[in-house]
Amino acid sequence: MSVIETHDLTKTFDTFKAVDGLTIEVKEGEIYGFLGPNGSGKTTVIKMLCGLLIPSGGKASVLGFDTVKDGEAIRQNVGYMSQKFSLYEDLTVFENMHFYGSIYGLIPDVLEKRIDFLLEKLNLVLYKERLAGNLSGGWKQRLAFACAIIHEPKVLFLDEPTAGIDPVARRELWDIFFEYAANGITFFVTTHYMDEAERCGSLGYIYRGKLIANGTLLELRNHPSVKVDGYIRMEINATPIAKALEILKKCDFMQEATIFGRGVHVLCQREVKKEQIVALLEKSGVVCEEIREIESSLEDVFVALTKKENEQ
Ligand SMILES: Nc1ncnc2c1ncn2[C@@H]1O[C@H](COP(=O)(O)OP(=O)(O)OP(=O)(O)O)[C@@H](O)[C@H]1O
Repeated sequence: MSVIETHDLTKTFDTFKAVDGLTIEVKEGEIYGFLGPNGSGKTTVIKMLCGLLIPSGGKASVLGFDTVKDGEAIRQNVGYMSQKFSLYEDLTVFENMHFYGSIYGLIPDVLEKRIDFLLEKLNLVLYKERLAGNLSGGWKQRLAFACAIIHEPKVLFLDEPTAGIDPVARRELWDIFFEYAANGITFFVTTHYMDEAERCGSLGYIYRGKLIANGTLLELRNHPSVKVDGYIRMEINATPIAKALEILKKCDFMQEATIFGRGVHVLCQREVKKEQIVALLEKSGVVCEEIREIESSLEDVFVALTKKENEQ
């Protein structure tokens, strides 16, 4: 069942098109990763889906509710954790949760039970009386998540929920998302972290307001702009790496070259022999340790898609 549907959704600010004809569908219990560079329109889409911003064109529905006509029903049934989620720093963890629960009109009995449940579930019990302002980044995000789900929404919109927190805290938060998704909660998440994006069931990539790719990770890897006919993606481990990059970038048979970890990722003409590459590098004093064919990383996917779009 589709939980989120948009058709030709558009938002214009004066003459600037921030979102341009977006058509997507997100299924129940799915974690949909919505990706794109800064300013590409992600937050604007989320605000329209939460009924907080009126579209300039097209339409959208969440849980069958029209985002314009049924704004109140949407707000009762969705949770939204915005980039600048407003926790009250001078209120305790408990008081923040209590405040957000009250906004949703939860009766005291129900609210107390929900708070106890979430404190336990999100391991926040120890911090119950701590001021939100004194929590570390990871715990603040946990609290923000608790506040976003206090009314038990069926759909969650999370706008960069893990920005600026450490890898362990990020992973823990994602484990919690997976647990909720397994229970049928649908997630619409934006992130700039590629490892997080790879965990999503499906992905959309928006660039300058336009959706330029949509599908599973595998489908994106097989996108014609990424898997280019006649080319293969390779990792070349060589020393010194900066010199290797300089040479490979200038090379006629490479379409792309970029440093990735300890190697250079390249998109190279299929017929080129590994020995040719080794010889080319060695001629300039670069020692080649290993050359192997690789799958495109998600970063490769987005670099390729962005480049293609810019060319057009
Ligand atoms: N209220 C507004 N008035 C005018 N322009 C706006 C308004 N809100 C957003 N924009 C513009 O619309 C574009 C998309 O903004 P949006 O915040 O949706 O991008 P984003 O993809 O969420 O970016 P980021 O990754 O940095 O959060 C930007 O160029 C932004 O400046």
